[in-house]
Amino acid sequence: MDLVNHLEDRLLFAIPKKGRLYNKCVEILNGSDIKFHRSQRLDIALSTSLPIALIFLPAADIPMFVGEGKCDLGITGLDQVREADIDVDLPIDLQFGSCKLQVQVPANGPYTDPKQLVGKTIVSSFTNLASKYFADLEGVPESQMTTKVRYVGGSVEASCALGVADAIVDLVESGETMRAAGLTDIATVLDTSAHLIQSKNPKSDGELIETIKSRIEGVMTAQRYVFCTYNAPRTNLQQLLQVTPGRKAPTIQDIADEGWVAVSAMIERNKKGSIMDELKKNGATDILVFEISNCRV
Ligand SMILES: Nc1ncnc2c1ncn2[C@@H]1O[C@H](COP(=O)(O)OP(=O)(O)OP(=O)(O)O)[C@@H](O)[C@H]1O
Ligand SMILES: O=P(O)(O)OC[C@H]1O[C@H](OP(=O)(O)OP(=O)(O)O)[C@H](O)[C@@H]1O
Repeated sequence: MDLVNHLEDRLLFAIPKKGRLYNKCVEILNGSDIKFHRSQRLDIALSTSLPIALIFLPAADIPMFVGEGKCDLGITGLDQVREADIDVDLPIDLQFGSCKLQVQVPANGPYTDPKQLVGKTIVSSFTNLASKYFADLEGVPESQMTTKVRYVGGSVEASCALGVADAIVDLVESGETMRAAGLTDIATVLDTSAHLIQSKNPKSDGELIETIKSRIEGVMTAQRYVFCTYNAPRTNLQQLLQVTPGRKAPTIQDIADEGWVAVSAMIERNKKGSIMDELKKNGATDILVFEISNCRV
């Protein structure tokens, strides 16, 4: 009870309690300097660095808690927000937990187009999204659709082989699970990834919410970019600057050699190999790339 008494005056931030999104969420909280200690079996942790209480909840329940304003902020998959059909703001796409909600059918079966499934039985953990999808396909309200949508809580991919479904609607990331179950996709219902979600009527101080968002954006930028420096001969400077234009503009500094300058700029992490190749080709020397541990841009 003591812990609960400390929740007043704190921003409640809902985090998936386990599962695929958990580790990345903890990485983002650490990167944002939202320090906390989560005791075993406890689903509430008070931050020691900001007036925040982290509430660890099932990913599927987070849209409801944020939508009803019980928590001001949360992290969960867009799929969970759409399935819950709850009106929340989606201020940051966190770009992890990316996968697709797809219509999957037996690879050696008769179905190649979702329209062929009208009137058949679909099994899914996402019954609301699946029902909406098939009602749209039939062009009728859900109450009048002939396609049957049944719920199972997990191992959805087994439903066709077990004879309970003609097709399934389930999340696909690498595609390995569906391949192993002899299934293939014929349509995508939704592309999803983890999002920061925000209540439409937050109770907390707007400044604290903005601080958290800005810190999370800083972590995302730090993950996306690395910091590159090199020495550039003045003769080739213009070509080199085109290779490293920076986020806003590159920094150029004189060095103790008149024919050269030092250049530094943020570059995209996933392009760093080709950027370094290009710099070298254009005469740059002493090319160094550093991790950015955090930033505000
Ligand atoms: N391959 C994947 N399969 C399922 N969900 C994924 C996948 N990749 C990313 N996700 C995202 O992770 C969210 C939560 O999935 P997960 O299955 O881990 O949650 P959970 O059901 O609460 O955990 P658990 O299955 O351990 O009980 C999904 O709603 C989706 O947004
Ligand atoms: O495309 P893949 O990378 O193979 O991932 C997709 C699988 O992962 C999820 O299941 P999960 O492992 O969460 O177990 P579940 O069946 O109990 O939901 C999802 O429901 C698929 O079965």
